[in-house]
Amino acid sequence: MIQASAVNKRFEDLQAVENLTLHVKKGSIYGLLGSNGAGKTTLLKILAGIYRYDSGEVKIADKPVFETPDTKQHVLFIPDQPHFLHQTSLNDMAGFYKEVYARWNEKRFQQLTKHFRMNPDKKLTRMSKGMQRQASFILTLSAMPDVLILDEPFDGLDPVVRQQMKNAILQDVADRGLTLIVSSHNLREMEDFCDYVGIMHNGGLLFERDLDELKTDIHKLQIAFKQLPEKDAFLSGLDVLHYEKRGSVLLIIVKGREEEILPYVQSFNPAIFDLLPLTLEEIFIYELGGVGYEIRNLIVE
Ligand SMILES: Nc1ncnc2c1ncn2[C@@H]1O[C@H](COP(=O)(O)OP(=O)(O)OP(=O)(O)O)[C@@H](O)[C@H]1O
Repeated sequence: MIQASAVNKRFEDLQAVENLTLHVKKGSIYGLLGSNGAGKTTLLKILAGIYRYDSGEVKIADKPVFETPDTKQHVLFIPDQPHFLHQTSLNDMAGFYKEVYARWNEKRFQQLTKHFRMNPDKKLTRMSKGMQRQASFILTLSAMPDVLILDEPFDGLDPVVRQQMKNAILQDVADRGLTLIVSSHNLREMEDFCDYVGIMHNGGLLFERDLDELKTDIHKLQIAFKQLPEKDAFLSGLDVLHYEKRGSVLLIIVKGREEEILPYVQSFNPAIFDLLPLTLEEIFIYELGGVGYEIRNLIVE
């Protein structure tokens, strides 16, 4: 659905996005993580057709995003700080959106306004930041986009509203195959919400993975033996990312399928054996080695 290939974008002497390639499948939720200044907002604005890029190619539904004005009807972007026309209410803005977006869905607008308990006649500039964010979200979802690009959408929202927003998005993903790309600093939040995550660092994409695959492919083993087997012989049958001995317990991070790892370890007759899931944070650290440690502090709240 979204295909960016070897994209570059420079601001004077700063390379904000460097040779970046990314693919987002239709109907999926892609979380873009990275530290301050990594280039997330710049990339999102390129994908939304707001910034012209210097080189490379960006296509949405096989059409170049910048040169095709029609894609603006279907690809909507919510910035981290939404802005509205001067002195307008939610209802005024809805009137404006209705004129601009051919697929405007009045019923959805009414439903969402009620669901989020928004006063549609109140001036938007008199609303709190969180309420302005909700207003922008209601307007955007009611325009029925095919692709929604959100820049740190959940920052500063209370937990109830956060969840309501996520539910509304998930409903559109399930019902009509909405494709979502969302930036965040919060790895834990993205872990539960996204299908894919990509980590940006210095303008490039450091790491991009399917979360389900990632979680089924990497495991933490806690094992204790009455009689410790010879270390090399035991580990030779496993794809080990990390090995540690804590007292009599072995802590081993391995790659591979559970159905292959289980019988292998059982064949050494362990006294205690647990196969545990890893958090996304742990996976990054073990998979990315030094870089994982470097980015951990930056992206986990
Ligand atoms: N309009 C601009 N003109 C010049 N430099 C810019 C502009 N926009 C962004 N930059 C620079 O490009 C780099 C990437 O910025 P960007 O806003 O894309 O990062 P980010 O990952 O979204 O950061 P944050 O998490 O802090 O929002 C930064 O060094 C920033 O200073």
